[in-house]
Amino acid sequence: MAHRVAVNDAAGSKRTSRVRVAVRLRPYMDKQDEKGEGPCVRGLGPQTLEIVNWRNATETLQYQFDAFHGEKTTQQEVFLSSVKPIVSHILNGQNASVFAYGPTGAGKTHTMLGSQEQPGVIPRAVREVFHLVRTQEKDQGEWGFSVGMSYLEIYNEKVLDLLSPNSQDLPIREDKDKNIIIPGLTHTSLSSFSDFHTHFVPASLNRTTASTKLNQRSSRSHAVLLIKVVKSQRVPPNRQQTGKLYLVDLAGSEDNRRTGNQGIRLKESGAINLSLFTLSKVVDCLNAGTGGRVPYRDSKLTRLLQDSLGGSAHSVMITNIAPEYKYYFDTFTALNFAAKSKHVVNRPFVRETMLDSTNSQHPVARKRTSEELEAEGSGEPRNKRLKGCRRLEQPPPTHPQSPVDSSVLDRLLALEKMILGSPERERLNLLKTVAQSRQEIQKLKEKQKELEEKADMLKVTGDHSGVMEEKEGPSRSATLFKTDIPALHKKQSTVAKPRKQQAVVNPLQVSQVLPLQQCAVVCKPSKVMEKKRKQTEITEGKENRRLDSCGEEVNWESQLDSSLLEQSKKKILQTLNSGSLKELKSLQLIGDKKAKLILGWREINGDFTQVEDLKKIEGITAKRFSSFIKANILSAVGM
Ligand SMILES: Nc1ncnc2c1ncn2[C@@H]1O[C@H](COP(=O)(O)OP(=O)(O)OP(=O)(O)O)[C@@H](O)[C@H]1O
Repeated sequence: MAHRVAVNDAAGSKRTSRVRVAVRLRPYMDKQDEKGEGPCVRGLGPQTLEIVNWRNATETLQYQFDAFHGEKTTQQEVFLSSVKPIVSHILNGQNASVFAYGPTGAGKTHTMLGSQEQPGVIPRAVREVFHLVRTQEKDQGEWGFSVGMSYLEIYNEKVLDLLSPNSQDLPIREDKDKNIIIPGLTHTSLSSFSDFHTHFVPASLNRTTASTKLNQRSSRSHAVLLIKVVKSQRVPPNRQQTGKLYLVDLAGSEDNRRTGNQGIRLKESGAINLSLFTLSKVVDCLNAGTGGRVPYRDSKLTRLLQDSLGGSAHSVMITNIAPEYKYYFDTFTALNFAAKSKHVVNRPFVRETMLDSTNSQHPVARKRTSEELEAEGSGEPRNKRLKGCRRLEQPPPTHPQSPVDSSVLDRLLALEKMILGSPERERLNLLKTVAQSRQEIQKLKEKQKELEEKADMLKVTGDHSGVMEEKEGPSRSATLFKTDIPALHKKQSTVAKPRKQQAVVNPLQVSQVLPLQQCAVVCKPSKVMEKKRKQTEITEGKENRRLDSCGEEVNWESQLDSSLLEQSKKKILQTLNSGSLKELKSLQLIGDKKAKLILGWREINGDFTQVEDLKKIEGITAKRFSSFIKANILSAVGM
């Protein structure tokens, strides 16, 4: 029988746990600081820091966090003050989570992984887990412990198993207790810290990393290490507690004007920024506390961190920042994100199951636990998966893994089972419900098909500069124990084949750009011109171009009255600055992804001052920008 036990049940009060936020400032490293600008941020005390106010350089802005770790703080100090206090919870059936956040090159991997000389949070936390297990095994003889690990990266919105590098994108699911599970993810049993090291080091080399202008060894993915401790009582009532520790090294937020990213780096960067933007939205929603939908499902990262932010984990966020002026806006944004994250409240509880001794002889009748679901398909032999603890037996999988919402299927199957043992009238009612559920499934299937079609459309419209098409040569290796493994092999990214790009012209909402009537007056072309235009208008793959009789491209702007042009641009600017996601998507050549990037840019940088600012967004090249302007203005004026 599975129980959910509130943390302070004994005391009768349910405890909440605020996300703890620490900020770590890395040492000043810019050797080319010719301007002698010095740092833009500095510590004031163990919890406070200040940063120059960009609006007025004579002022500073001060922040207070749970902890501030200055440039001289050692790895040991960071671990002891910010991480160690939450690790012990996982030996009591609770979850804990540590994640490093911050701009690229600010020290996240250094903090989480470190080097051989200066090991970071990950090796220290795992060592601590084994230390606690050994101590408790000695002190609490009736309990047995088993420790295991999984390790994954989220790369370009794909969940990849770092312990099984050839695996495909893995699905993320949620069980009825809101545990996030990843069927098929490798779970490896560990007997000691050195055992962990043996598995972890090669797996880390599978992580996707590459060199950017700001960081020679930049992580191009979010890496999540999961350490699971199962504590099993050897005597009746055979309680079993499962605690999980998530250690997350996030990819850095990136400003591509400075990273110099192009091609595949730019595409990765788009995925990184988008997931971090969703993370920020999740925190906003949690802070708003309106009980509305929290957009966890909008990115794989937030789906995976669901338990860490607003869930049941004891969480610590270490925000890494850099002191150099060139990082100023990244630092400022990171500090603001950190400041709002400290208001997020989690509700830890103990995950406990109990083996019912009366039924243990008949295991088939039992309900399966989320852990078993997770282990299912892990690739490990079943007896190995169950090693070290008696598991509740589970019925065989009742349905194939399908993209359809599994909760609906489960409900349907449960209903079908009930029908078999019910009286006639009840049976009819149940059959009705079954029919309804089947309809729901059908609808979900249709919805999924629709989404897939939309996704296909996006593939066609989304990446016009060919960024998806580049096949990358060997990139650089993982940052793990950097000095100790010099000849690391780089992971090669295999990417989609080039797709021929086609302009997709959505029906234009004229009113968004200019009233139609006005257009008709200002830009009505002469009959001769119109005839010529029709004769020479050709469609050439990427977009419709207007050519004159000599085959020269007609300058479309010259056909418009300059004030009309300005007005149209103003309207577009207005939509860019205040349009909702839907309104942004109604602009020509702006799909869901670009619209979200625009919203993200707006959130971080404020309003666009001119439409040309759009070029600052990843993936919007000068060429694509001019297509965008042309498509929107011409359609608006009805040409
Ligand atoms: N506290 C620190 N002390 C000494 N060196 C540091 C510290 N923090 C970071 N560094 C160094 O700064 C460089 C960049 O750090 P790191 O790779 O950890 O950044 P990151 O935030 O993980 O970047 P990315 O998001 O691009 O992966 C590395 O050479 C690292 O060794």
